[in-house]
Amino acid sequence: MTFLSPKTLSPSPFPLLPLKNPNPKPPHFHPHSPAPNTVCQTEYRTERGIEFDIGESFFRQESATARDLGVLAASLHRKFNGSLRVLDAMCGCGIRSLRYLAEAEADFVLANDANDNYRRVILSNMRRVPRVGEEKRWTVTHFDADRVMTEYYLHRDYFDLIDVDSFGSDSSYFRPALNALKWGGLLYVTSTDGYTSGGNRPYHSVASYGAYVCRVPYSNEVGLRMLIGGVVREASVLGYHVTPLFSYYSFHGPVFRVMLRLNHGMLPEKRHYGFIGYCRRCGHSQAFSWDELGGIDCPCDKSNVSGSGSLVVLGPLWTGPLHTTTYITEMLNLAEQWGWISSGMGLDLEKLLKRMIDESDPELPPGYINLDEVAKRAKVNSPPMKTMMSSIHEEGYVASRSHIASNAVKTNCPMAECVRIAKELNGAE
Ligand SMILES: C[S@@+](CC[C@H](N)C(=O)[O-])C[C@H]1O[C@@H](n2cnc3c(N)ncnc32)[C@H](O)[C@@H]1O
Repeated sequence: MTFLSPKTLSPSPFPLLPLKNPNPKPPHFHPHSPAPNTVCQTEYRTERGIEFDIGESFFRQESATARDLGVLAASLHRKFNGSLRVLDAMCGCGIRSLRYLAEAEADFVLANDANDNYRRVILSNMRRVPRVGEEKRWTVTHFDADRVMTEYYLHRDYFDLIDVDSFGSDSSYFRPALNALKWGGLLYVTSTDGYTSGGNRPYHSVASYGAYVCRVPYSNEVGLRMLIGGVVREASVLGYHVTPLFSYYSFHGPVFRVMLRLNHGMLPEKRHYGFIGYCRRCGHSQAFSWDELGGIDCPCDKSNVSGSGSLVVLGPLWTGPLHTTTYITEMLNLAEQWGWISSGMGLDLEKLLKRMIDESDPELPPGYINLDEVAKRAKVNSPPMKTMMSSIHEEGYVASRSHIASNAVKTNCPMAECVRIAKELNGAE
């Protein structure tokens, strides 16, 4: 018997029953959200030349780069797939919805925020989008995101892009979002729970993402890998897999964001969902597959007199490339075409995308090596980034900068070799 996925069936002809209680679970509002029935103020902002009102909604100027990345990816999706139906599941003032319509030329955007105090401000922003013909290209709703995604899924009415920009962890929305997405569609998810993603609360990371993570020198990259891994796990439950198009860590917050493409069928590269080991004693770091899990040793264990192992194992999480090189390259081309390069928050958009392209080299293992850690282990001054990178290249290894940590190198050169190189460079000075 052939299994028919709901995604292969045409939209359901049966209307769903209206729910008596629109928000059975209280949504997670920010503590600074306006109290019910508050008269909201008007406060105008401009992003990429688009004026909008934030009223008293939750709005972070620092997320502008994340919105730029989302719009670029969305616009490419429309170009390659011919359609762009977007669910902005937690839209705040609606700036993303507005930008998906105005810049990515979405065919349709559903702007949803559970807080109906934001209605005036969202509507006033959405009305700025010029109408194309008679068709209305957007709708504003105020339901729990979970309910919106579930209802569309039950109607077999799917989105090309679902943007879930929640507070804390998004993990409870992964399943309904994957259900409501077309095959080939994009899922943009966020974690602002830097404390857990940074490895400070292993019990929380297990609860949210099914992964054990603790603090390691490259914890912020681990946070991104755990977020991807969480979606990989949920997708595999449904018989799907996801591919990261880009992964973005922003120290403002901090915020972890990944854009993933949903594909039909199980993960083709099983080795990309596994474990990372880090040795606190020698700084060695390595990815491990499930088959190796039973007998993981650090190379330094062999020379360790006390015999006490110091390798910590994190996972399961995503150990494959953080970005899809071709997609990021197209995003960079589009950003150049739109004149968007060289004006973002923090790292400018051009630098950021170029760094992402460099760090998407499939030969690069997970993690990065911080030059201060190298210096500490070598007992020398921190080597200059440029010199260290060219020495690593000269030794035949791959190396790139990391978009996450300014003083770190992503490389397949082991820590012991980096320490040797740093000592030699120090002697040569
Ligand atoms: C981080 S803000 C969104 C910011 C917005 N995406 C932007 O770029 O400016 C999160 C929003 O989610 C809304 N929210 C919280 N829980 C929700 C839920 N369960 N369903 C829908 N919206 C929710 C909040 O009211 C808040 O506006």
